[in-house]
Amino acid sequence: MATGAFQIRGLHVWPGYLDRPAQESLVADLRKVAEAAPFVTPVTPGGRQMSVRMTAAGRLGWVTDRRGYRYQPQHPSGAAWPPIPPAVLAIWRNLTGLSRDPDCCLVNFYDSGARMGLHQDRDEGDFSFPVLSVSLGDDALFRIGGADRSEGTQSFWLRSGDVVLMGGSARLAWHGVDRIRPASSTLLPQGGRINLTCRVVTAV
Ligand SMILES: O=C(O)CCC(=O)C(=O)O
Ligand SMILES: [Fe+2]
Repeated sequence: MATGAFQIRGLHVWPGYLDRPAQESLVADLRKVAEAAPFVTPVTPGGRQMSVRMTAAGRLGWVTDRRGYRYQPQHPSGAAWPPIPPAVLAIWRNLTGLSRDPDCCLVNFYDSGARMGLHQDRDEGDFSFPVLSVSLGDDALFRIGGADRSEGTQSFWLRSGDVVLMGGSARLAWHGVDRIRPASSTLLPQGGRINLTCRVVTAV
């Protein structure tokens, strides 16, 4: 494990895995992703607007609307998703050791009031692959529980450049983001937080 890496509830956390230049370079990559596939405000199947804005890169992107949660090969505009930036694939390969690349890099943008309720990531077809998460910009209070919703939860702060791997027993752990600490980072000129999650969606 790299210096400073720790585990919490089966989650592997690498604080400050990306230095500032690497974070800036990733933000530039993500601006290009967002030009090709603009952020949308997702709507849950129940008709509620999410506070997070989303886009994606890769073969498949995760979307939600009145028709349900799903992965699909196109942005809601009908255009194909842009490719996953090579720098993101490099993090995935280094930390997972897998030769299989992710199908989806979901990009979440949190403004100062955004949050994400407790959920499991379970729209993928194969839970033997981990989910890798990268934090950029403002700090986020991340909450993690167990695979069973009744288990207690714990929270800790994720900062810009931190990388988390949810695999093994933590792959189906309940998790969410309670809140953002506004203006805690200078990475994004307009403030806010970007979170990337890389997922293998299909078994083959
Ligand atoms: O923003 C985060 O740190 C977590 C995002 C998340 O859980 C998700 O996109 O499924
Ligand atoms: Fe999640």
